[in-house]
Amino acid sequence: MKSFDLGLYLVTDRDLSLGRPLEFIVEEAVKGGVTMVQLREKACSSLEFYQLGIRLKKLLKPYAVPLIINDRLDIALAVDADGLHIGQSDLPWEVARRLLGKDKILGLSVETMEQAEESNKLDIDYIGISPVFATPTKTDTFQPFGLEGVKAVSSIARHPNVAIGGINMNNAAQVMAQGANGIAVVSAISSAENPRLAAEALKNEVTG
Ligand SMILES: Cc1ncc(COP(=O)(O)OP(=O)(O)O)c(N)n1
Ligand SMILES: Cc1nc(C(=O)O)sc1CCOP(=O)(O)O
Ligand SMILES: [Mg+2]
Repeated sequence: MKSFDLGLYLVTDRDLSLGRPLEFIVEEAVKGGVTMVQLREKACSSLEFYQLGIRLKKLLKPYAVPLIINDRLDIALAVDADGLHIGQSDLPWEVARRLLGKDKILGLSVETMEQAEESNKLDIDYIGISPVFATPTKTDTFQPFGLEGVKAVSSIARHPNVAIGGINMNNAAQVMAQGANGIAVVSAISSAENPRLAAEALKNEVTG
């Protein structure tokens, strides 16, 4: 059976890692308490994406932390990742589910309350509440949900949810207090001077 913990979800971005290797950021983050890792590299050749995926899969295996691939079903299959994250403009979820199989984790971003309601009918494993706050890390987003929106989505969602966008030490506890099952972050860990300490501090906010 697939089991996963959305509590503290690291989404990678090498451009925001202050020149440090991706493996360093990911391993330090996991040592600090990250429970899921998503390989999200937008400016990457297929070969490089595949090679990064293989390396992260090997790195994460001893920690039993799932590796999720962003956008690219082919890469998720090729590296035998634990799952795939898709958005509303990516491959249809039915196609992803059919090709991934039932044992892999499939995450879907929801950008509106209507999409959150619709997601209850879908054979997916979790939803990303997208975005909670505006963030310079990703600017092609819908209007932010805000804390009230997280509360509203959490109250109707059948699937576990993870909140993403602009989350850091100053607001993580408030996001969790709305009923979110976890937080997903890029810069709060990848751009931290000490990614392990940053993950530990965020984990404390998540677990209370
Ligand atoms: C956990 C999580 N939630 C939301 C997203 C955003 O996905 P998407 O809308 O497909 O946008 P891109 O990340 O592909 O730019 C995510 N990646 N992870
Ligand atoms: C990858 C991603 N997806 C988002 C969404 O709203 O769907 S926001 C985002 C980037 C989040 O970065 P940071 O933690 O640095 O704000
Ligand atoms: Mg996407």
